[in-house]
Amino acid sequence: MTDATAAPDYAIEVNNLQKIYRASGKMPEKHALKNISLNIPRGSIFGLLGPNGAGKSTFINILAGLVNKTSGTARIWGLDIDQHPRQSRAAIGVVNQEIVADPFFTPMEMLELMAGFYGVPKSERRSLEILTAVGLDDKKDAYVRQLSGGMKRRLMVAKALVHNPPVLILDEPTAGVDVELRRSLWTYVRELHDRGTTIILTTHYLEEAEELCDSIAIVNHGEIVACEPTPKLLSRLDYKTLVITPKEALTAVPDSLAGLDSVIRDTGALAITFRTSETGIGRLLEQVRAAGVGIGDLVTEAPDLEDVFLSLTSEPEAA
Ligand SMILES: Nc1ncnc2c1ncn2[C@@H]1O[C@H](COP(=O)(O)OP(=O)(O)OP(=O)(O)O)[C@@H](O)[C@H]1O
Repeated sequence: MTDATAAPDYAIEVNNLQKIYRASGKMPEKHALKNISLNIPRGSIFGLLGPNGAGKSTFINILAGLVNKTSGTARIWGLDIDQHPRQSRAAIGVVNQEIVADPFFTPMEMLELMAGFYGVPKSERRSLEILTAVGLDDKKDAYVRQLSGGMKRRLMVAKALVHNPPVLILDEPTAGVDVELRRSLWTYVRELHDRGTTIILTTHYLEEAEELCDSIAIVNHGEIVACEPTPKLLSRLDYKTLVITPKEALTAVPDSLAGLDSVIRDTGALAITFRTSETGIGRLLEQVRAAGVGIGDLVTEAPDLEDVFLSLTSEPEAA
């Protein structure tokens, strides 16, 4: 499966993918995915971000074979999911939000069972290696019900890896997981990536996506509103804020600075927001000094992914 000669350029290719959930009971019809087209390059760590209900899980569940698409096409590792349902699914490992584990099995038994399900020959199984990698080797013979929530989540990652898939999809794998465990999970995900696995993840932790992902797609109301390399996405917001702590407290923004986008913050700092493509910090500082403001300290604040995210997802859904 990971044979480099057969490796496609794109781990995932999706064209005009649509999902309409039919009305049922009191729930009206829901157009959850609207003509999504997306190519995820082999070897990337790709982030899928979006607010609650944007359609991320629907997208992933279609790839995983858990939800039927309404129309459009999807290929996993070059294999069309309609034409090659089994093979295409064998090319991905999916870690879902839910924890699905039989409480009376041990982690070791669960991985062996999964490996059997995927038809991995005994000689090629790596159950202990995988459990060690996710830090569960010392729990390999414990009952799953004896594991903590974080350990169970790591077990879900381990389960998705038994068939050595070239593409690993992680749907909110760190939701509700403590900081230390999140770090160790991501270290392992990075290692997998270094060894050639394509990683696709959804997360609500924007700083996590910013740090990990080389490209990010933002989904909103079932549509892709941005899909770019992470640095390019971050550079979309062409502004910075210069925050000056004045030597002497200011009661108001000096008149000569009134034309700038400036405010006095509760902390007493003078904050001036400027377009980086139009204004240099040097010129701003000259203006501040000329206004008679003594500069005690200064920092600049750059927008982060959260700002980009909010600016792209704050529109209400079109009727
Ligand atoms: N089985 C279903 N039947 C009807 N509507 C559904 C079903 N599953 C999801 N939806 C609706 O489709 C939309 C997209 O849901 P989805 O779970 O894909 O969003 P999401 O981006 O994964 O959200 P979250 O971040 O909260 O997990 C939502 O409005 C949801 O209510």
